[in-house]
Amino acid sequence: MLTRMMVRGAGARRSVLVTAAAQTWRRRYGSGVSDEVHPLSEGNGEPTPRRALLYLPGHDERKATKAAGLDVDCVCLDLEDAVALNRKEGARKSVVNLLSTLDFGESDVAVRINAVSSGLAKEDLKAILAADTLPNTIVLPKVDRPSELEWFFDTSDRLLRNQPRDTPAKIKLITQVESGIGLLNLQSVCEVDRVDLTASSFFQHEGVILGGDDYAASIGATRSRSNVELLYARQQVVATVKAFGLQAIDVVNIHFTELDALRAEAEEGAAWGFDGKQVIHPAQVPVVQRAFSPSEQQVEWAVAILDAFYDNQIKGKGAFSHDGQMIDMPTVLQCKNVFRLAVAAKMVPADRFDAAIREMELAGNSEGDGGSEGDGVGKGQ
Ligand SMILES: CC(=O)SCCNC(=O)CCNC(=O)[C@H](O)C(C)(C)COP(=O)(O)OP(=O)(O)OC[C@H]1O[C@@H](n2cnc3c(N)ncnc32)[C@H](O)[C@@H]1OP(=O)(O)O
Ligand SMILES: CC(=O)C(=O)O
Ligand SMILES: [Mg+2]
Repeated sequence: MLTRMMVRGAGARRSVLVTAAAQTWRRRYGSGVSDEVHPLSEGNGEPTPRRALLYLPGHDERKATKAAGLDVDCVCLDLEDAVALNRKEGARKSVVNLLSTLDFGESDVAVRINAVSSGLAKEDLKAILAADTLPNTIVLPKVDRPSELEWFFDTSDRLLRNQPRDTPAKIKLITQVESGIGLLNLQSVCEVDRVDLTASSFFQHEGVILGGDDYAASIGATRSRSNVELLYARQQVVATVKAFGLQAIDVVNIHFTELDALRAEAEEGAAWGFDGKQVIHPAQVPVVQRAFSPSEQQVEWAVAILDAFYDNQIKGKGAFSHDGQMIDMPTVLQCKNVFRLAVAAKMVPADRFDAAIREMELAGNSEGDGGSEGDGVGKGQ
């Protein structure tokens, strides 16, 4: 059953849907768990759209201010490779300050910490998880083995539980695969999400980024314009990650003035099944977000089917005929994927189906049959 509640995020108060799973989790941790979460961190299994994930050095306030004014799905404040070793402490302080002082609007706000193997990750987590405003998402780079992810869950959950203030419902976690050994172990890393660990964690593993530049270095390749040296890794990553229902984010293109090549690369990634792409410059954002957005025709198709679906649910029909096609839940779920992307692309309003969902829930409740609970229909819209 979905419950509406008020939460705070990035300076704005608004209402979000919180799932039964989140409520169970909240009961488990009792009064130490507050409703203070960013609206994007619903913990309901619906991935946050990240068509473009824009990195910037965590100590660069000018770039952070610029990023806050952009229409970008995800802003990632970097503590890792964009920050020199002798600037790590300053960057942590700067990121903590930026999280509370800048309004990133609708963007998912992520922080990339340093790798577990670097020995710097614990200091990063201590600083970031003690911040007054927490990020929606943490990016954990260079995950080579499942034990690193287990270390992350143990350490960050302990740090959050020991905070004097209330802690949030769920923070999203994106891992990066960036080496040959990481690629070999990717399945085991994704499986960490399937064990009890994450059910009781403050974190939800939501996606995997292919760090193509580090991966190339790790296998002794040199990056080329054609990306041929990444062909195997890109296809392997998207297939494995999707097998676990996680979000797959494609490689960065460091030639930030070459926007035609970027467009072709992003369209290729989208066609292969990636959900988004890492970017490093504001000029790359609209090109990449366009490539990972649905077409007008796809959106029209999805909206028409969802309209028909809610009508038919009210009439008690799970399968129905529409334009000569049989429609039931698998097609509806595909339409919901398109709808979410269309919302992210501002092609349709996010509340487009709210009234229909309410009507469907009322119709379900009046029959006393549990309404939409458990069918995933009312989620994420
Ligand atoms: C392989 C990896 O690990 S990738 C992740 C780590 N790397 C990074 O985070 C690097 C992110 N990108 C950058 O730092 C920069 O884009 C650079 C260094 C590549 C180029 O920076 P600049 O020389 O400043 O670029 P340029 O002059 O074209 O910038 C134009 C404007 O965009 C801003 N800008 C540039 N990059 C970014 C960014 N990533 N985020 C937000 N704003 C940015 C600049 O501040 C500038 O704004 P201004 O006109 O208000 O001063
Ligand atoms: C983006 C990144 O971390 C890499 O390509 O290595
Ligand atoms: Mg890297």
